[in-house]
Amino acid sequence: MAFRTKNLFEKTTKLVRSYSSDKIYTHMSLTLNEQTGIATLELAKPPVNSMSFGFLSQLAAAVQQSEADKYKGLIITSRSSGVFSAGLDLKELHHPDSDRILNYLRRLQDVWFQLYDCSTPTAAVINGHSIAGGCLLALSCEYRVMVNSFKIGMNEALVGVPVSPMFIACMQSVIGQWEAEKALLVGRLFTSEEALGVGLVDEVVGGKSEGVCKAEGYLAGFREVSARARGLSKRYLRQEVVRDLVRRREEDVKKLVEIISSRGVQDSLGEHLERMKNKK
Ligand SMILES: CC/C=C\C/C=C\C/C=C\CC/C=C/CC(=O)SCCNC(=O)CCNC(=O)[C@H](O)C(C)(C)COP(=O)(O)OP(=O)(O)OC[C@H]1O[C@@H](n2cnc3c(N)ncnc32)[C@H](O)[C@@H]1OP(=O)(O)O
Repeated sequence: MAFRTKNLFEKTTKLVRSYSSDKIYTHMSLTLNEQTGIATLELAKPPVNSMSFGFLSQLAAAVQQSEADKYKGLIITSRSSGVFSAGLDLKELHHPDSDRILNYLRRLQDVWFQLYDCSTPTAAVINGHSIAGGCLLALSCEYRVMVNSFKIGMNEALVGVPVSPMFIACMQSVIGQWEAEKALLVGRLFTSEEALGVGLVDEVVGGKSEGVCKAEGYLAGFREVSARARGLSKRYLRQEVVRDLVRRREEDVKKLVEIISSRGVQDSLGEHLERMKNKK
């Protein structure tokens, strides 16, 4: 098999420069299979692929690269065997500097718009727990394959932060209004098998390599389809959600900064971080 490694995350400290562009990925690697034209984006920010500002910036760059280089498909998965992504970096949300949190949430919106609205066919291989922002990442792809015995969902209700409109829209569009309401209002985390039951994921498999094969199978289904027509159809199918969120994005982000900065939410976040520290 002919693999061209556009970028490789080696250990945790080494920076590897892509030779096709000037982008440096330290939190993920992007590898193109030249035979199939399908690239794999492997998230590699130990220990839990939390979405820091830097992580979101690299994710945005990788999605941009997949569109610019006209990949036939993009598979998002994790290098960790236990966690796909723990979601937003709670340290970015706890006691935030007012400019930084504004920029952070804007960056999150930007990367979501890029991924959700990209013409490249996308699939997520969820080979570990996928919490809140991690679930959003998977839901923004077109197809989801999940390895068994993990948890996925949006736990904001348990963290004490409201579920933001972007997260709600994605959940609703995949599992429908009633299932989304039931899950989001209590911060439900689904097992892989339960997620399959409500349509949150499309397939459940025994391991990552089987998951990658299933995702490749989904993406190969577009081989005979015009990429341009497909890309436009995807945009049309998703445009209602995008249009509404673009229209209100500044209003949403300012409101969220206000909510996140409030005493009550900061106290809840502090308690959540403390619980995580003490669980060991
Ligand atoms: C138009 C648009 C409109 C709107 C604007 C846009 C955006 C709106 C945005 C925001 C609103 C707020 C929304 C937030 C959504 C989120 O994503 S909040 C994050 C929620 N995530 C969690 O609560 C995950 C918590 N983590 C876990 O449950 C477990 O860690 C996990 C099951 C993932 C893995 O378990 P395990 O393997 O046992 O690992 P540990 O628990 O031991 O963790 C290892 C270390 O990692 C640290 N850590 C875990 N999660 C996070 C995290 N999310 N951020 C930062 N750090 C994390 C943990 O503390 C351990 O650290 P230590 O080793 O102790 O130093």
